[in-house]
Amino acid sequence: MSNVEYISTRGEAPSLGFCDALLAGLARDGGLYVPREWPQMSKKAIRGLRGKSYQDVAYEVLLPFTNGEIEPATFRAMIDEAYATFKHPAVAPLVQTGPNSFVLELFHGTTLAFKDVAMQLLARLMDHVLEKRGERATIVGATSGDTGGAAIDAFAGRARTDIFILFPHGKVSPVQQRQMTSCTEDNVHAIAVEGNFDDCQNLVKAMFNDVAFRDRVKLSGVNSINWARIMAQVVYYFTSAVALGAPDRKISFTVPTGNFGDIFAGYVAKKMGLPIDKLVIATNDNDILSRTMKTGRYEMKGVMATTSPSMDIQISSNFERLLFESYGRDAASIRSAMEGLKQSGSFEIQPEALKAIRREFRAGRATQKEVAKTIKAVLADTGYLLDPHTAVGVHVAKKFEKPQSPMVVLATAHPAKFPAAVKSACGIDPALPTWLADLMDREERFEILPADLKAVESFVGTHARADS
Ligand SMILES: Cc1ncc(COP(=O)(O)O)c(C=O)c1O
Ligand SMILES: N[C@@H](CCOP(=O)(O)O)C(=O)O
Repeated sequence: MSNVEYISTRGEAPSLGFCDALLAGLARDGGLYVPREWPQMSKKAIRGLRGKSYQDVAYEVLLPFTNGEIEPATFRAMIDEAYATFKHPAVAPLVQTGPNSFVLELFHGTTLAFKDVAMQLLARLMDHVLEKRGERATIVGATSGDTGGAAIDAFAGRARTDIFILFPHGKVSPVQQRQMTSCTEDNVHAIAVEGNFDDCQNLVKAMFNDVAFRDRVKLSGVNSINWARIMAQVVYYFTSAVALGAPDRKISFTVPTGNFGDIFAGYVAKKMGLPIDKLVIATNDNDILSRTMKTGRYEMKGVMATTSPSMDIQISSNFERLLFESYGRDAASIRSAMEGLKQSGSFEIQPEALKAIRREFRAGRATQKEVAKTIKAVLADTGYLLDPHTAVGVHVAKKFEKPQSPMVVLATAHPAKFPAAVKSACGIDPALPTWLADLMDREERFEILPADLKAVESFVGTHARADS
């Protein structure tokens, strides 16, 4: 039986077991939970994944993270149920787009973005733990467009949770907005915040850091600050790498990046023993991460609205988890970096830590023009239609491709979520799949609130049923 406890990146919160970390979301010291030790997969064990289904691989890779707290047969049933919601039998199929270039399609879930992969499992895990404990939870989440829809879909109608999703008013695509605002279940609340994604994420973190409020409403989180989100995203690095010859061949991945959750899951896969060559961070014009890789200074600038809105992010939450690893898990350094960020909007990464990051990661940026050009060129060359976020990845990946080693770009969303950007890039108006065909005719229900903690806490506090 595995023994994986969770510790906070800021070192001042109690370590927790899996179920408590799952419900906690953010640690009480403001840090993020990570396993005390990384479970290991030997070459033999990785080879043993060949030919197995996505569900089989998920079970083998993820079970050790549950710290023996979820009965294995129950965990397996949750995995089977979660991935039965996917419309592709492979769950996350690989598509070849060049001699050694691939895209990993992560958008075959119900809301057409990679967030479904983790969210469907997370909802089942939370439900199970709350049911067992006889408790309820109030879930808050911030979204730049995709997390919100996926979370609402996964938690809608669940008896033990109320869910409140904060999205930036007027800054998500119409499809993304309707996915969040057309849900009719009583436990779902979509909130349009007058601000940007970073404001939404700051409000969520501020609610967690308001201990009295947090305890009163029994707050839980579904953003990638929640360890279980990252955990579930580790699986597709294994399935795709094994399909391409791992562990006997090194594979590189390029990941369209915003909050650094998806690419951090790749780093975790590598820590577990998967032979990943390079992890390439691909950003849009909001390029704080690629600038940081160049200069060693993490420095916020204003957020610019782009054709890949889900990546319009400056405060990249999970970068804290990488910093923690790169500083040799020195929580005091993380506290001081995060204090610098709060006070002055920037911090300097120490040379040794920066060297460690540069050993594992590469980074690049795609402008909106480059995104449009990439969508058009890939369609003309291969007949494959990219969404703008995946196109950021494909553009950046080009600089790092090597003829002898496969490069996998994570395809994080379906093009039909962003029809305006896709049409303007290549003239094609991608259709929504049948189960969403009437989406834009569904009625909307949402609240508009200022980017103000008191206003949001008051709305959440009034509508949450944590005590019932
Ligand atoms: C479509 C899409 N691509 C990429 C990203 C970036 O992923 P991450 O925030 O995990 O870096 C997001 C949102 O975060 C997204 O919704
Ligand atoms: N791009 C995300 C932003 C939130 O990211 P998360 O992975 O931390 O939930 C979105 O679409 O909402």
